[in-house]
Amino acid sequence: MIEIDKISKTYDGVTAVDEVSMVVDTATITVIVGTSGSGKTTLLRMINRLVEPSSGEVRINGEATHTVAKTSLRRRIGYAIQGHGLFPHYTVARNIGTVPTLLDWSQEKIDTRVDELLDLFSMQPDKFRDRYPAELSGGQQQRVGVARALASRPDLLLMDEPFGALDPIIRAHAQKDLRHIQRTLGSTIMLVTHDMEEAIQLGDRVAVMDAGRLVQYGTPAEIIQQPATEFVAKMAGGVERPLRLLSLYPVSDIIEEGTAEGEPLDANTCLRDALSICLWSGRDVLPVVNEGVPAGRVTLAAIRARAEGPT
Ligand SMILES: Nc1ncnc2c1ncn2[C@@H]1O[C@H](COP(=O)(O)OP(=O)(O)OP(=O)(O)O)[C@@H](O)[C@H]1O
Repeated sequence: MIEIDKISKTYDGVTAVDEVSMVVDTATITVIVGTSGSGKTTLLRMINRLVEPSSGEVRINGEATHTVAKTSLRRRIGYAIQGHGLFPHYTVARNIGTVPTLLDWSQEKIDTRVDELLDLFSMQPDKFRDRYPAELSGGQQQRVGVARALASRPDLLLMDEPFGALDPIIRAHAQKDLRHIQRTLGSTIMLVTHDMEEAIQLGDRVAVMDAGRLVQYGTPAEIIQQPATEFVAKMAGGVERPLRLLSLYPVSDIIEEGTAEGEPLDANTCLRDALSICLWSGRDVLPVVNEGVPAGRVTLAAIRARAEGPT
């Protein structure tokens, strides 16, 4: 568990982060979202003490970070940034093994870990282990950057706009990858983005920053349905909020018994896509399959009911 306790940062009398408190549960993804200059990066960097707080403290599993030497703190906390920051003259394997090497792991243990991570990121170890970053695509470089940050199984992984440089298709793929890997490894991740869509898709919880202050901290559904301020409502998508809400839930949540005509939908499809298919095909009921087996049907009325805000 990460406890951020009334943490502030002031630069020459200007407050960049203003008494932010939040608790992050182990094995979850927390996304910090806000406009440019709202203090997201400063907040993230105070967690691994790349930036020293002016006041307040951070505790990781009960231990205050200011009582731990910075070097050992940074080895325990992974850090991944936009543009990956790989060492260009190191192979993929050496890049991923950077922190384990600093931690004096045996070469055998490092090699096993490198291959395990490459496998997890769908990059065949034999093919990629000995390549240099320049011999990889942007998406592959980004995956190696995240693999490097995860290599020593850190208590916490901090990510600052990790997908900012990727095109929309690769970006969606990278987000899905991260979610899968986080679930598989049980990692605790705090990620900064200015993109609310990314925050809603990735976050178990979303922290919205405005002018240095934490204005709301809640689940994606809470942020969309009960925005604490006008600013949060605007960030949450304004008139697009019903569609964002629908993107959070799978069809399997509202399956009914029965059948319907036409091409079936997979039960894992999100309700936003289901709505889109209803509109596009002019149908108001769709058959649903689960792993290819008929599982019932979903109606436009049921999708609509899920998209309604609080009355
Ligand atoms: N080293 C510094 N010296 C002085 N002011 C700083 C410093 N670092 C950040 N700031 C100021 O603190 C405020 C918050 O900056 P920060 O980088 O945390 O915002 P951000 O939300 O991450 O923005 P962006 O999305 O643009 O990266 C800004 O007003 C910025 O100008």
